[in-house]
Amino acid sequence: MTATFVSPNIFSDDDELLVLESTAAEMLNGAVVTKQLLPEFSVISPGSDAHQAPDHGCTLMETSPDDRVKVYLRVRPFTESELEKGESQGCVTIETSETLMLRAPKDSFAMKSTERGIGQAMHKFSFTQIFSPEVSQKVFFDVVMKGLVKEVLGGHNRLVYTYGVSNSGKTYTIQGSNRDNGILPRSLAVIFNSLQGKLYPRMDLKPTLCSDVLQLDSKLVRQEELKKLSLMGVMREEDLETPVKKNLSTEWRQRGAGISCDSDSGIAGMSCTSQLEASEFTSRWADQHTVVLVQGQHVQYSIWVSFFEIYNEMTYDLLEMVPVNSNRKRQTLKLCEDKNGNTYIKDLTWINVNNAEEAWKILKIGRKNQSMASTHLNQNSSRSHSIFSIRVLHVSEDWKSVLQTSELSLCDLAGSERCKEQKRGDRMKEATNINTSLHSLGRCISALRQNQQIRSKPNVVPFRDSKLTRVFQGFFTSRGKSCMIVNINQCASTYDETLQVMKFSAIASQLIQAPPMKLGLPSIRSLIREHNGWNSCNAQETLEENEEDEDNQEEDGDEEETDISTLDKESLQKVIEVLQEYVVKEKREKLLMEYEIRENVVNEMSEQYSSMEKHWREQLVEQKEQLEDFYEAKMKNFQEYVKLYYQSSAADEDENYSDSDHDSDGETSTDKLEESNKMAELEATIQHLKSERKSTREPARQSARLASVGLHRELQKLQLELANVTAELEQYKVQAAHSAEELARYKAIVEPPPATRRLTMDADRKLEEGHKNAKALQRELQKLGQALQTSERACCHRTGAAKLQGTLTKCEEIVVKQDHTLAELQKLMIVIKLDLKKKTACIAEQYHTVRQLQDASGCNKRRCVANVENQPPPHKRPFLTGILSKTPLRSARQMGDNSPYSYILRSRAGLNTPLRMAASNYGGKY
Ligand SMILES: Nc1ncnc2c1ncn2[C@@H]1O[C@H](COP(=O)(O)OP(=O)(O)OP(=O)(O)O)[C@@H](O)[C@H]1O
Repeated sequence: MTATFVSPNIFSDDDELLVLESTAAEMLNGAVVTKQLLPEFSVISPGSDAHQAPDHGCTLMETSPDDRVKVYLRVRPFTESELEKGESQGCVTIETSETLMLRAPKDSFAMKSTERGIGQAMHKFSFTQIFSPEVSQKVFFDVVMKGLVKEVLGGHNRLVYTYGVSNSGKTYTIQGSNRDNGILPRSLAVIFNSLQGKLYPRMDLKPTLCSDVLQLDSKLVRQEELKKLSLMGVMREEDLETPVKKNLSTEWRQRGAGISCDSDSGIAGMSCTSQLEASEFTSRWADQHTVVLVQGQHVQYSIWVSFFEIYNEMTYDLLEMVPVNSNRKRQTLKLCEDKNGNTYIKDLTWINVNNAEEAWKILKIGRKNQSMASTHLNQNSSRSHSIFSIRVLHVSEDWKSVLQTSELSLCDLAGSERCKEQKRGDRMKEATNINTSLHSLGRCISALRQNQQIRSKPNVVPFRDSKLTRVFQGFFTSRGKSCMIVNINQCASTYDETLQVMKFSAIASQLIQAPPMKLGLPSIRSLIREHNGWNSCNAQETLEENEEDEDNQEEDGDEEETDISTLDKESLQKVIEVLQEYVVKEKREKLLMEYEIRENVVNEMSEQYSSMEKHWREQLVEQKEQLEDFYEAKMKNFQEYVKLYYQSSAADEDENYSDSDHDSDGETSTDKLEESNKMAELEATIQHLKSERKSTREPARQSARLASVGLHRELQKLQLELANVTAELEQYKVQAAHSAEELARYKAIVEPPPATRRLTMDADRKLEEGHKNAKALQRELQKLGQALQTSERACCHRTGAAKLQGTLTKCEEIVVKQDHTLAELQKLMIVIKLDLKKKTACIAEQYHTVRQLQDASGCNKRRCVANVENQPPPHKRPFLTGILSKTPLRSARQMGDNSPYSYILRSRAGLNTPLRMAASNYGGKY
C-alpha cells in the first residue's frame, strides 16, 4: 500500500473514539455523531478529482512499502435481495487496483453532514491491493495468503484479521462457502501439501504458553490422543452442542426456511452442511498448491491447532467439550503472560493434526460452539471475535528438540454495527462489546503509529484495554507481523459504517511492521559489519570480512530465509562476541542516556526549586508589606488618638485658663508650647520613619528585610519615646491640675469683697463697653488705614489731590469722633477710679478703727494675733491693679505701634492734626 495520504496526528484518542464508536455514540445519543472526524483524510471535493492531503509539517518516516502493514480491501458483491431493495447506489467505485472512491448516498448521514457543510461527500482511499467482487477465493488466497503461509513455515509468526461492517464478507473470506474455500482451509491445504513427508509422527511435543514446547510422556500422549478422538467424531455431533449453540440453533430453526446454501457462510452453515458433507471432503482439498520450505531438509514439523473466541470480553475455548445434558457453563479462559511478557491463553486446547481434513473438522466443531446469532444485517452473524491458530513446531532432525515454533493466526473479527439497530438486549450488549474492543484495537494501532512517527516521546500502547488487543499484542510488536483484510459491502444503507471502517483501515495502513526479535543471519551479519565498523583499527580485517559477507550473501541468495542455526561453531562464537560487545555498547548508550535524563531532571528540579524559592520570597515580602501597612495604619490611628487627646486636653485647659490672670496664662502657654513641641517632634520622628521605610521598600528584597529589621528597631524606639512622652504628659497633667488648683486659690484671693461687687460690676460693664468701643475704633482705624492706602495709591497714580484731601478730611472727622468717645471713656474711668479710691480710703479707715479697738482690749495673745493679722496678706495685691492691667485700652496702646492708626500717624508725621493730638493724649495718659 502506498503512503499516499500523510495524515499525522489523526486518530487522536478522541477522534478515534468518535470514528470507531460512532455506533456506540448513537446508542447513547440516539443520533449519529455530527462531526468531521478526519477532515484531512482522503477527501475529494465534489467536482474535483484531486485528493487533498494537507501538509501538517510532519511526514512519515522513510520506509519501504514492504515495511508497512499490509491492508487489503475486499468488496463483496450485492446479493439479489440487496439489489431488489435498491442498495446499489454507486457508493463504491474501484478506481485502480489500489485506490477506491466512496460516494455518500443521498440518505446517508455523511451526505446530510455534507449538506450542512460539515463533512465531505466523496472520499478516496488507497490500499495494498483492492479485490473487486468478482475476484475468486483462490485468487484472493494466492495474493494475500500464500506468502504468509510460506513465512509461517519458515519460522515466523503471522496474524491475519478481517475487519469490516457486519455482513460484509469477513467469515466468507476466512472460511469460505461450501463451494469455495476461504483462506483458512486453503492455508491448511497448502501447509499440509507442503509438509508431505515431513510431518513429525508423534504427539509427544506439545505447544504451551506463548511459544514454548512441552515434552509429553506416554501417559500424557495417550490423554492427548483420547481428547482428539473424542473431539473428532467418536462423540456424536449433537453431544458436542453447547447450550449457547443449542439456543442459537433453535433460534435459527425458528426463523424457518429461506436460507439458501449460497448464503450460508462457510462451514458453519448448519442448515446445509450435512447435505454437502460428503462432496465437501472430496472437493475441498483438491488444490494441491505447495510452498517451498526454506528450512533444512531434515527438519520435521508438528502441527497443532486451537480455536477460541472472545465473546462479550470473555475468552472461551471453542474446542472445549461440554456435554448437552450437563448444566455446566462454558469455562472462561484466562489471559496470562510468560516470563518474556508475551500473552498466552491459559488452558487453551491444542489439538495435534496430521492433515488438512482433521484441522478442518476441528474448525467445524469449534464453529458450532461459536456465538452466532441472526441480526438485522446478517442472518448468521458472528457475535464474537474468533481466532483459529495453527502452530508449527520445527522439530530437529534427531527428534530431540524443537528448533523453533511459528504460528499462523486467523482472526474473524465480529462486525461493527450500529447499536441502535439492535432491538434485543443480548444483541445490543454484544454490539457494544464488539464496538468497544474494536475501539481498543483502533487506539492501539493509532498509538503504535504515533510511536513510530515520534520515537522520542513514545506513548503507552493500550494493549491491556481489551482481550482482543492483548491477544494481538505480540503480532503488533516484535513477535511477528500482522496483515489486515478489510471487507466492505456496497450497500447504501451501511455507507456510514463502511466509511468509518475505511478510515480505520487507513490508519492501520500507516503502521510499520515491528522488526523481528529473532536474530536471523542477515541481522547477525549486519551486526558483525557494524561491530567491525566500531573497531576501525582492524580496517583491513573489516574489509575482508565485509567482502566475505557479501560473497556469502550472494551465495545464500535468499538470505531472509536463512536462520542463525545454520552457522557453524566458530561463526556462532564470533556472533556471541559481537553480541557481547553490542550489549556493552548498548549499555553504555543507555547509561549515557540515563545520565542525560538525570541531568535534565536535576536541571528541571533545580529550576522548579528556584522558581518556588522566588515565589515564596515574593510571598514573604508581600506579607511583610501587608504587615507593615497594617502596623502603619495602627500607628496612624494611635497618632490620631494622641493628637485628639492633646487637642481635647488643650481645649479643657483653655477653658480652665480663660479666666485666669496673666501669670497663669503665661505658664499654661509655656506648657502648651512644650507639649506641641513634643507632638511636633513625635510627628517628625514618625514621618522620618515613614520616609525611611518607603525608601527601603524599593531596593532588593534582601535589603528590604534588613530595612524592616531596622524599622522594627525604630518602631521600638518610637514606642519607648511615646511611653516617655506619655509619662511626661502625665506629669504635665499633674502640673496642670496643680496649676488649676493654684489658679482657683488665686481666684479666691482676687475675688473682690461682696461690698465692692456692685462697683466692680459697674466698672466691668464700663470696661466692656470701652473694650467694644476700642474694637470699633480699631476697625474704623483699619478702614481708615485702608482708605489712606488707597488714597496714597490713588495719589501715586495722580488721580487727583482733591479727592485725597476729601478722604483725609473724612478720616480726620472720624478720628475726632473717636477721640470724643475715648475722652468720655477716660472720664468715666477716672470717675470709677476716684470712686474706688474713696472706697479704699473708707476701708482703710474702718480697718484702723478696728485695730484701735483691738489694741484697747489689751490681750497679749490677741495682740500677737493682731500683729500677725496687721501684716497685709502676702499674695494680696490691690484689686484694681489686676483688673486695670488687663484693660483693653492698655492692649490697644500696646498694639498701637503696628495698628493702621499708628501707621497713619507715622505716614502723616509732622502734621498737627486732631488725630495726632488724640493719639498723643491717648498715649500720654496710659
Ligand atoms: N466475495 C463474496 N462473494 C460472494 N458472496 C459473499 C462474498 N462475501 C460475502 N458473501 C456472502 O455475504 C454474506 C455475509 O457474509 P459473512 O457472513 O461472511 O459476513 P460477515 O462480515 O462475517 O458478517 P458478520 O460480521 O455479521 O459475521 C454471506 O452469505 C456470504 O456468503
